[in-house]
Amino acid sequence: MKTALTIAGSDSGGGAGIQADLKAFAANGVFGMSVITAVTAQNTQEVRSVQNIDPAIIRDQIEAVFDDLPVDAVKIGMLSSADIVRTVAEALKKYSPELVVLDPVMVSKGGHHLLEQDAIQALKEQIIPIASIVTPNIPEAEVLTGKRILTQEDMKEACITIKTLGCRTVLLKGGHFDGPPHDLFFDGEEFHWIEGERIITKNTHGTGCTLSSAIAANLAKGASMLEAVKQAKQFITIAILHSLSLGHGHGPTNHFYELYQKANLKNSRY
Ligand SMILES: Nc1ncnc2c1ncn2[C@@H]1O[C@H](COP(=O)(O)OP(=O)(O)OP(=O)(O)O)[C@@H](O)[C@H]1O
Ligand SMILES: Cc1ncc(CO)c(N)n1
Repeated sequence: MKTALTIAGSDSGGGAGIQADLKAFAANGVFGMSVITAVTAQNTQEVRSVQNIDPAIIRDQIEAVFDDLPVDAVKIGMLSSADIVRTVAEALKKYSPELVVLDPVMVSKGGHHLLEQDAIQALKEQIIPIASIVTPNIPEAEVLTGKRILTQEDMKEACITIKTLGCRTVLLKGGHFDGPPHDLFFDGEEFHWIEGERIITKNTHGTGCTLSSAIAANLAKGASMLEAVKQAKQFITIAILHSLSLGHGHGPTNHFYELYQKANLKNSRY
């Protein structure tokens, strides 16, 4: 069985972060492992508090996994502080994983900062260069490039700028634009629009985490980068289409709809 490791924050509400990542790994048929960088007290409405994990414990988690288990792909999510960014970068350099998906998580849907301001430079200098793909949403890409992104032409320029930071490829997610959520993939030479249709729902908590983890799972299973992205886009679209109205805010996406369909299970409460 192929494997994937997520290095990310815990979301007590289960819709984003480590919890979403492990569910997306399972739903996409890979064995999931986790390194927890921070614990958030979070639900579908808000992030109430954040406790960063001691960098020494983060390093130990990474080493414990790599020293023993095979890691076919790595997904990186919430890194929280500059110290954690540096620790993760150093630990990963020791093992040089080939397939690294970086979701440069910065702000939660409710507006809570999940990456401290002084960690952004460290992320650009130390983590982006080891990423096989970086998957920013529009606001994150604006922070990384220092430029507003208002048009599809701006999206192309942002991809080019982010690529110069040293990652292999870029997927700029268009979900934050009005209109259809088309994402833009750039491999350094060609652009590919990964088209979507907007699903009208407020249950979009953890969409970015789920998409990036599905990409990592597909890469672990041997897909090319473009194929991994296209398949993950299909997965997140179905997961949003059948999202769950749990909680009073942005409910979670449904990672298991496809599996239940495939297994043809009757009486599923999904
Ligand atoms: N309402 C929607 N209907 C269809 N696809 C959507 C919708 N919202 C987002 N998407 C798609 O979901 C994926 C995740 O994109 P999004 O821009 O929402 O990520 P994000 O902001 O990083 O998510 P989060 O921070 O909540 O985890 C993208 O492929 C995007 O196009
Ligand atoms: C722990 C965590 N990671 C990422 C996100 C972004 O959706 C979130 N809300 N919480």
